[in-house]
Amino acid sequence: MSGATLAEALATARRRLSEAGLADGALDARRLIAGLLDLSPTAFVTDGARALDGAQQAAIDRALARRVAREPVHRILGRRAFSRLDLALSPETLEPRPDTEVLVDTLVPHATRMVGETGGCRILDLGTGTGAICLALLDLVAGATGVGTDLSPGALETARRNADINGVADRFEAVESDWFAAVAGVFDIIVSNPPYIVRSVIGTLDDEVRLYDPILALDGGDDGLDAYRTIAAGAGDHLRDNGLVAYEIGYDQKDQVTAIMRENGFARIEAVRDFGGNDRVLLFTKAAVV
Ligand SMILES: C[S@@+](CC[C@H](N)C(=O)[O-])C[C@H]1O[C@@H](n2cnc3c(N)ncnc32)[C@H](O)[C@@H]1O
Repeated sequence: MSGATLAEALATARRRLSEAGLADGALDARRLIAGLLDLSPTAFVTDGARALDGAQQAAIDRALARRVAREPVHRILGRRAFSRLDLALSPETLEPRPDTEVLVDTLVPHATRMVGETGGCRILDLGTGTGAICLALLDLVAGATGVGTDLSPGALETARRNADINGVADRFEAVESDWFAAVAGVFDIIVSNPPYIVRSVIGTLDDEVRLYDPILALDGGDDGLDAYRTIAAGAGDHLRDNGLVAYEIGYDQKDQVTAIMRENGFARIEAVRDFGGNDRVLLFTKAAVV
């Protein structure tokens, strides 16, 4: 492919990915090349005759080989957009999903109201991964501060880096903790997108997920609900009165997670669906004592 133009490189990449059986091969080729060469969305039209140098072609070839092995586009690029953020990914972090933005969007009005009422809003993000949820909230809600915890030191390093990249490091702290074990203090909002996949299902997931998202980010135990049980049991000690617990859940977990929370003294106040119409976000407060 020596001396290929941008348009020729795109055509070759589309063919290679489509021949490898990738359903969105054409789109993936475009996103990979645009990401690797830092191109504007219109560059394939306006700049198609531009000759690529050897290093650029080699980078494209390496990326295509990884995509053929089913590595997701954003993992190959090492970053992805989430909410208004540019997030670095690492092998220890889940790649944040668009549906998780629903959790962020659901919390923004609550966090904004809390800042208006009390001058601040302390957020605890359990299992922060890239920091996606907490950092997006800090970005969207001036005056909020956040603690992101994870069991994975590598994920926490990535979350700290993302706080820096996105200009919210002065309001974010990353803490290594097994759920609440090393968490101190009381928060206005406790949020989590914990691992919630039923263990026996993990082997059936798409290669893109099964081979590249860390198992620690997926495995929810025998019934997918282990993390919700642990978080529900500890949340009362770390939530201020009238504070909120917010979860992302699996599409069929609404009733079970609501029951777990009810057993631990919480009442559901909101249930929100994702872009595909599935139950995805639940909000709870401490139930009134009668
Ligand atoms: C589904 S991922 C969510 C990551 C990120 N919050 C997001 O929404 O993109 C779950 C996260 O929980 C972390 N995790 C798993 N077990 C944990 C534990 N016992 N204590 C704290 N974090 C844990 C994983 O490392 C992973 O980062």
